[in-house]
Amino acid sequence: MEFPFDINQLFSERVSILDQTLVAGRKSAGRPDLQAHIATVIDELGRASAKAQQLTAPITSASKLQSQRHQLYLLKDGERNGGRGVVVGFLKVGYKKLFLLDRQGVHVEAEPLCVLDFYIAENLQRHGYGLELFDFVLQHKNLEPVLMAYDRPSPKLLSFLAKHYCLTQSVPQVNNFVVFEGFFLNREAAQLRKVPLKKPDGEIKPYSIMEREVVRQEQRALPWPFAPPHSPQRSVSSQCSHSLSVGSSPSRVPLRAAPTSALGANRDQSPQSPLVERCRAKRTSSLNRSQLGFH
Ligand SMILES: CC(=O)SCCNC(=O)CCNC(=O)[C@H](O)C(C)(C)COP(=O)(O)OP(=O)(O)OC[C@H]1O[C@@H](n2cnc3c(N)ncnc32)[C@H](O)[C@@H]1OP(=O)(O)O
Repeated sequence: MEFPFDINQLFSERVSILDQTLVAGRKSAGRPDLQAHIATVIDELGRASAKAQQLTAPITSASKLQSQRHQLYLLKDGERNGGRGVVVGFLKVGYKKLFLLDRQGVHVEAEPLCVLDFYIAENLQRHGYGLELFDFVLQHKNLEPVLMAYDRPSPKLLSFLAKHYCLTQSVPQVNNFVVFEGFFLNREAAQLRKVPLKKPDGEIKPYSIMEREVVRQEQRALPWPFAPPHSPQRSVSSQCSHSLSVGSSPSRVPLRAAPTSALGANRDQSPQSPLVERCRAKRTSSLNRSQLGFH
């Protein structure tokens, strides 16, 4: 993704970590001109990601990032575009309080790190950049992918997780978040708490409000004439009102269940299992292959 300004001047590192401050390193601190460019980049990435996921509105933008406690990891390739650099993609994460169901269908309260938005520029997909970025985040957060929750993962993300991390067996939920087998094994890392039994059922939210749901609610809240009769907002909210009861977002193509057993994952699979090691070996060779084939 190219911009009419020098990406290398904005982002000195290959991966920059952006938060509420919209500052990327020392260069942009106290420089409103550079921060305006950073906002442009984030807005553009958010729009492209929404388009790729068939969302009706971006869930990532500079203003949203400023108002939420999320972190956006931005990957650049500094060599391209005549040395001015290109933005390759981003991964946005944040902690969310969720009510999840474990394998036994017991409500569990958790506050895991969630993958909220993930995008690699169209022409650069399937070249290993997504893996590079995801691995960077895992290392930075010192976390295994099985301990994260995924906010309505797209089919491409499900395929990505299956291929690189052997995450194939999801535990059914009634909200839009997907967690995989193994998530409930490490209570501390996933910040799990059993919801107290004495709590009346009514107090347990059937699903957790998440980004994609909020976008939809904002859209539905718009009175006429702000949401004209044939606007995407209107058609989406009417098309998908039936899905409210399960908390699924209308904004994206229907969620497919995570593929099961494709890689033979089993209930006892842990992040350190031989299966994951096989995945890692496989993914290393795949990365090398894609790096070799990409210039
Ligand atoms: C919670 C959320 O954020 S859901 C939203 C996820 N984002 C999107 O769907 C936006 C569009 N997709 C993308 O931006 C990218 O494809 C990403 C971020 C999902 C993956 O990044 P990439 O750089 O393409 O991944 P990387 O090259 O490291 O790995 C490739 C693997 O990802 C998966 N993948 C990537 N593109 C596709 C695709 N078009 N179709 C199916 N699977 C795909 C496959 O498993 C692929 O392996 P394969 O080529 O052997 O089939």
